[in-house]
Amino acid sequence: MSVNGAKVTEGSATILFSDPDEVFYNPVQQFNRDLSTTAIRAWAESRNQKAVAKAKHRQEIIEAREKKDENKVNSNQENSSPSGSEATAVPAEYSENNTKKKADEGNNVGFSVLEALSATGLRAIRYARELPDVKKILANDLLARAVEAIDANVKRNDVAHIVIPNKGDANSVMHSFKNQYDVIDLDPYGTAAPFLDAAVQSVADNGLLCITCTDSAVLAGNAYPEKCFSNYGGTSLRSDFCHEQAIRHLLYAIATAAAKYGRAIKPLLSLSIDFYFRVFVQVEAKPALVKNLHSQSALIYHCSGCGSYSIQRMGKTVPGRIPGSTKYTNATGPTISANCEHCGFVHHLGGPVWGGPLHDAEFIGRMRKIAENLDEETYGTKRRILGMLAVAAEELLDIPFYFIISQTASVLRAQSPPQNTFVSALLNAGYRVSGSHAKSNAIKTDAPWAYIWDVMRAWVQDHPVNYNNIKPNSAGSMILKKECTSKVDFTLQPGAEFSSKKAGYTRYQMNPTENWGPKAKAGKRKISETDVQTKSIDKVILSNLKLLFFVANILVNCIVDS
Ligand SMILES: C[S@@+](CC[C@H](N)C(=O)[O-])C[C@H]1O[C@@H](n2cnc3c(N)ncnc32)[C@H](O)[C@@H]1O
Ligand SMILES: [Zn+2]
Repeated sequence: MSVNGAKVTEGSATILFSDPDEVFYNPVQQFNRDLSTTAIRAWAESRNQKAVAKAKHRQEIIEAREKKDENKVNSNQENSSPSGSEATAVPAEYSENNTKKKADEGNNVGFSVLEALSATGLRAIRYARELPDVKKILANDLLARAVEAIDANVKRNDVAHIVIPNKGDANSVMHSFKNQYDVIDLDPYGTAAPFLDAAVQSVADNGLLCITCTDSAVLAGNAYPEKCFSNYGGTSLRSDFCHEQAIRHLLYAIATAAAKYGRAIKPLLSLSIDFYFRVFVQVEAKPALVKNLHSQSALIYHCSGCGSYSIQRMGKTVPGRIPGSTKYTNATGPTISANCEHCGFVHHLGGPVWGGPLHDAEFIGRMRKIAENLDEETYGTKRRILGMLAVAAEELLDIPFYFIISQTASVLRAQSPPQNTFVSALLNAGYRVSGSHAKSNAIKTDAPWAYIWDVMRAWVQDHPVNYNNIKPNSAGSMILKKECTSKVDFTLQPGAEFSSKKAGYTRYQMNPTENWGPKAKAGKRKISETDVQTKSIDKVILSNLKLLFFVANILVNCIVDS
């Protein structure tokens, strides 16, 4: 990516705009765009393969029926009089022409995209140039200035046959085209919440939603739990796993919006990146799957003392009386006692959030294969894409949330065990363990908190703590008062070193640039710069006035004295 005044080259697109402050562009989001291109390619590839397989299957059925009819005709002919040459007509739907038409439908792989909040059109142009089989992209923005920029950039990049610039409100556009767009990309300022209801209706069956939210303070902080509840239907918490919780709030909001219309979501890839969240979700018009949302939704109990947590599912599924059927029932609870069993502190309640898987393993595998062949010149963030996908691929998909080893140690005011030592203790006890893309040193495991605290107690036996540093009624003191009741074996396991580490890609990005983060709205930046200038001018005037008063005061005093 290169920025030269108002000219930007990113991926295979070069865009120009007369005033960079008039239309939004954030260079740090190149990763978002590189990643999205790769994700849409993976989704399209999988869709093509399924369509071809379906068409092939259909063709096989048709051919089998034709053969059956042919045999019937032959046996009729054999049994009838020699003059009886009447053949059974092949029904129109099985005619040769029709068979070919149906098979071709399976190969009709082109797809449409709506970039509902397009700004400069850069993303839409990149999609047009970089996605094979994309046939139409509507690049929409509310601002006339943005649409002018999109129009000029589309022509400049020779993609006018694919990208159609459009001025309109994203929600109105999506409501006007229900069940139409194969891919919808939402990349708003801050929250995508106001656009979800329209997006889940506008996307075609088995279509893909690509959604960004940059309102991290709401989704991943504890300062606005009420705002998080209003926007996403769940309460945020202060926790070590807040970044994963943020993704789960967003997925929950998408899933509940879709459920009202008999649509279920399948998260393909859900990431916490830098200062924002980006999810790739397939939407399926399958009311039977929507029933699972009940048990896929979960409340979180988070201990205010030691940070341990527990999940309370909203519903339960059990096998029905008819073999293969499912019964949907009420969950039982609460899953924990009022006070934490480890430290005695109270719990805070978070959620409900999406409690299902964050990613689809097959989809990540497909993306990784595509990413490996990306040209690094065009895809400047290739190594980061590969690194992040490698970590995401390792994540335990059935285990919501994680803890941070150093934070757990700090509750006991203890030295932090090395990651591979801690992970080995969990593996040696037969538990499953993975990291998380959302935070380095995060541990996802199916080990219960009682065992996690026992690992820490065993660690402390060999690495004593200074009890003077532990307050008498603190969570740490309560935990250390209890005996370690499990057998803990710290023998190093080869699997304790996550294999994504060995590949040497960028797994966890440091701040990509100075002053990075979500950019202010287009136009606002200009206003704030003007504000700064105005404030500086005001300061100069004020200090000059003060000087003038000071001099005048001396003169008056001199006159009075004389
Ligand atoms: C963060 S920018 C989009 C950046 C762009 N997707 C990219 O990759 O560079 C958000 C854009 O949404 C537009 N916008 C805000 N509200 C809108 C609405 N209700 N309908 C359509 N566009 C809207 C703004 O004018 C702005 O250009
Ligand atoms: Zn506790």
